[in-house]
Amino acid sequence: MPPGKGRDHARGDSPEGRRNSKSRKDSLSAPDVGRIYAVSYQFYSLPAFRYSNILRAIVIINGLQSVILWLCGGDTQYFEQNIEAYKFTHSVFDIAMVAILKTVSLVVISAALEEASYKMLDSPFDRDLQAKAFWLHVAIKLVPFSALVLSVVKGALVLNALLNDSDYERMHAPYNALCISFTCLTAIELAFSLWSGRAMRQLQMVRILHQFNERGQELDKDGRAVHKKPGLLKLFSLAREEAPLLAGGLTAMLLSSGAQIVAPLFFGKVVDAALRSMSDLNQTVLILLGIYIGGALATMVRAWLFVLAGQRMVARLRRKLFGAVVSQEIAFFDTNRTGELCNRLASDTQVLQNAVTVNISMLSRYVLQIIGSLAFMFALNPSLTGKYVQKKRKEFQDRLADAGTQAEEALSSIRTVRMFSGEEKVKELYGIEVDRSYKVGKKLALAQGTFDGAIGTLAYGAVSLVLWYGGKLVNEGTLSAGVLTSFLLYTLQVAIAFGLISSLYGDFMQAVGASIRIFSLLERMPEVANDNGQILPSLSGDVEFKSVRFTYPSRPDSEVLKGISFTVEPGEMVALVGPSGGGKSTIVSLIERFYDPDSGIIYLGGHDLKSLDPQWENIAYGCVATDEEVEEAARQANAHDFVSQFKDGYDTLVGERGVRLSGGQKQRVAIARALIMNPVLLLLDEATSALDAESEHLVQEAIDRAMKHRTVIVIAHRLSTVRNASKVVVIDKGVIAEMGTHDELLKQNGVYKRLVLRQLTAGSVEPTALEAAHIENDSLEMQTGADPVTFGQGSIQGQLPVNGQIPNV
Ligand SMILES: Nc1ncnc2c1ncn2[C@@H]1O[C@H](COP(=O)(O)OP(=O)(O)OP(=O)(O)O)[C@@H](O)[C@H]1O
Repeated sequence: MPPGKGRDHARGDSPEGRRNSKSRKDSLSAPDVGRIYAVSYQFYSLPAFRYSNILRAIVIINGLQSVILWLCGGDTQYFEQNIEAYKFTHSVFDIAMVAILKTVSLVVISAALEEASYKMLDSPFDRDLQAKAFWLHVAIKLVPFSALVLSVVKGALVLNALLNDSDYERMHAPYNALCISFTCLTAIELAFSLWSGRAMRQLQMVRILHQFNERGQELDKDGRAVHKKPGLLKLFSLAREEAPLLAGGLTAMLLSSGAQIVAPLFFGKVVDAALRSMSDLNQTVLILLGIYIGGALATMVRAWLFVLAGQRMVARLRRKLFGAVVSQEIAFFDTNRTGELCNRLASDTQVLQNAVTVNISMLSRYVLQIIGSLAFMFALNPSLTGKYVQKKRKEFQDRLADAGTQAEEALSSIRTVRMFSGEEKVKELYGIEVDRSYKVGKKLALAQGTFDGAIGTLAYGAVSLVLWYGGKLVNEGTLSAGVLTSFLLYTLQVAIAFGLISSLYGDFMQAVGASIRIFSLLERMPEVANDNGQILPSLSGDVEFKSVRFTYPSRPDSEVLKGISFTVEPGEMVALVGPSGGGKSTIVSLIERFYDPDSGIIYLGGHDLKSLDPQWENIAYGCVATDEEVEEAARQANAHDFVSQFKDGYDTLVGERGVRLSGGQKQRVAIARALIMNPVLLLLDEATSALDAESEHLVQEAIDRAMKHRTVIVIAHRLSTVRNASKVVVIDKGVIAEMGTHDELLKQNGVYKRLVLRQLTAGSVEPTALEAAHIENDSLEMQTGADPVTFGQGSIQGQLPVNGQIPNV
């Protein structure tokens, strides 16, 4: 075997190459198929269908067949006859031995030749290699040639003896067959070996290039990640950890199937015994009862172990799958619907559970029942009908999943639905999906019925045929009634098992479908890896954006950030303001590393954000805090008073997304969470709308406290906040339109001034002298209302400190 040549030139079919190839294959990911990646490393492998493998296959077949024919041809004394009383024209012992030798030597020589030729592709002028290759080429021709000479000489002598020697005792027929087949196959091998020179030169052309990106995904020639469909084998690999349980289950199944197989035999015996005597009958029935009880016990153990294995596997798979889903980058959730993901967790895993456990059990049981069955049963080919049913079944499942997704989405946003009186609309949408699945379901029902009916007709047709023929034999006296009964039961059993196996095939195919979806999730590598990267001993809160450009992967046509650069010094409070849709929240999302920028760099504490460990950056939201710490944070956030008024105090269930709290309360709880995590850098998305003056005051006070002694980046909507900011960055249409302090920016006649004027007209804040002057100057502009921008939109959608991620309450 040619050895691999390092990472960028390793051979796929060398042991190392294979291992490499396998571990890399594991990380393929379906959703990345369209993206183009740079090749990080590559290696070559050779196709399975190639010269050396064909030659090896022929010699191995010849070797095996020679030995089998030799053993079959002799009588009980063939060893003595062939070895002790060896005669060149009577025994084939010598040919069988040569066949074995030839097989071993040609397999070894062809491998060595391939290795030498492969090395010569890289070092064509290596003399030693050339000499080695020469002698290997000679050997690969010499071996079949010598074997052919032997068999031709033997054949000629045998023929001569047959024609001219009247005393010649003929060889067994298998011996003759051995001589002839050995001669023919060896001649083919010789012809093949004559072609070895050319075949070896072609190695370069037939080798297959495997290239991988730095994330270990295999790429096609265009640099796109390839996605290979998982097969049944991969499906079963999911149940690897349950192997001991499955082995126990299979053993129990062997016992129960054994009982099922011998039972019909005793049925027949019961009939015969009943015709003989009562004591015979009692004895036979007792044995039959014993068989049934033993079988039932084994069935119990079998069912228990298989179901247990299935439950264990599906529990593990769900945990793993959920882990894989939650570690995906945020962009993944922009394009994958929650309902669909939940469906995969719930139903796809269930399908897999059945396939790899219960279905294996059933399959093996039926296969065992079928072994030794009637050949004509297999002549029937139900696969065509089976495939149709299978297709419809998959379609049905998909439609059902769509309906599930629809329902999930409507129910999870039921408040919005109610607010806009959208009940009729969602009912209609759900109805459409259900109708679709029903349509497929109708077709499935008909197909399944037809399929089952056809199988039943065939099965009972076969039974009738056996019954008629058996009855005829009984009538003629050549068969006992008992044997006929046993035979009939066997036929029935086989026919039923056969029918069930074809339906199992459908289940397996459905499982393969489910596993494609599951594996694509399990193996998907998040774009933003979340488990590696630098962990800094401490973090200073400075942030720098350097020419950052960004486009949401789910909306590739519109660039959201178009070269953003600004700095935030430690301890500074920077306010991001600007018209709605300008890109403020996107900037915060990038700092949170929900996404990575397309170009440009974001520095956090002087380090490229991409080089830091995201899990360290965003401490898990299940942060542990003592009751005292929680209470203190709540006091700081002005939340303690209202929380203590609840019946259950701090144990109150706030409901999904905090729906049982008022807007102002939600904001204060979120601030309390931020305080508990005590972040160095605090990211705030301020909200002003829909709060009364008292709430507004409490929230503002809480925010002011939260901002103290830390670096803060705030998406500001309140004038009081921007006034206090060390720096105001105005983001408009993805670029920084203006940057400076509140007063500096007011003096410019730009976007910011218009924003401030709009805010001040809302009347919630007293203007300063400078602002009042601007109102005077711009009163006309205000009255025309020509400016479409707003300053006070949005709600507190999660105050997310970089090192303390807070979920929405
Ligand atoms: N997850 C997303 N996927 C695709 N596009 C998005 C996503 N989030 C935001 N956008 C788009 O990016 C642009 C900038 O949005 P962003 O939320 O950053 O603006 P903003 O300045 O924070 O606005 P607002 O003040 O209204 O919150 C908008 O056009 C928006 O539609």
